Amino acid sequence: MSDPGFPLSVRDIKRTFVQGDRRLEVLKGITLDLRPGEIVALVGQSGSGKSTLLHIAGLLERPDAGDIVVGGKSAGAAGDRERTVMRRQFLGFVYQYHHLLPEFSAIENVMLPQMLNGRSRAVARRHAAELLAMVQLKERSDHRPGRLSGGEQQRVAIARAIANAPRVLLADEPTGNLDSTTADAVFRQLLALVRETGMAALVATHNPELASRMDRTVTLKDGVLSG
Ligand SMILES: Nc1ncnc2c1ncn2[C@@H]1O[C@H](COP(=O)(O)OP(=O)(O)OP(=O)(O)O)[C@@H](O)[C@H]1O
Repeated sequence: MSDPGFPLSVRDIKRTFVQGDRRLEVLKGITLDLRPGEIVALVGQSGSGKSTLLHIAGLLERPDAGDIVVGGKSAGAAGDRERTVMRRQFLGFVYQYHHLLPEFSAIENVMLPQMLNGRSRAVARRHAAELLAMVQLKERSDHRPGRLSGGEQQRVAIARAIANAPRVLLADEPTGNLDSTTADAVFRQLLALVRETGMAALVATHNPELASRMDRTVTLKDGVLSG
């Protein structure tokens, strides 16, 4: 089942939410392979289950059935601690809201995940500086998130997400919180960085124009993925 050739394999994932006597079958058996370097748009109406799928693919939640294979490793059989290690080693996340740590500077926010992965402070700082330069934030490295614009904060979040060179980037409406001009600039940088580093990416978006700039689009509707 697990093909190490795919950076991410989503295998027949099912997820139902139960609230009182209501059962909501959000994912009814989702299968998706990301090829190396491939950028896939995940589209679907509000409430169709895009975030649920990204959380499960990102090993933040467990599905009711099915498996996620990341870098050739099955997450279904793994314990929580092992899943955390897989997440740190193989996956990067960008959310609609940046979730940067407010008491830390931009560069510290990009250093932290690297240090959690065992890099020394000096190595992490050097790499963080390179990444911030790539997203044109060299001059803002020592600012805390509160002193950065929305677009700048999101570019720091992107630098942080790729700091450990993940095989797969998972992004949930990464520019959904930005005005259209800023969103366009941030999205262009996100695509350029992903292409430059050769990682695969799954990007949820409501925006058809952004989706059209990715390699292919998959659509989530009524619990089923097509496209
Ligand atoms: N923990 C939960 N408990 C119960 N229902 C949930 C839970 N999480 C999500 N849902 C429901 O599952 C459905 C899918 O939600 P999800 O957030 O995955 O959709 P989405 O496609 O990401 O939506 P949006 O585009 O608006 O962000 C929604 O109807 C939501 O209310």
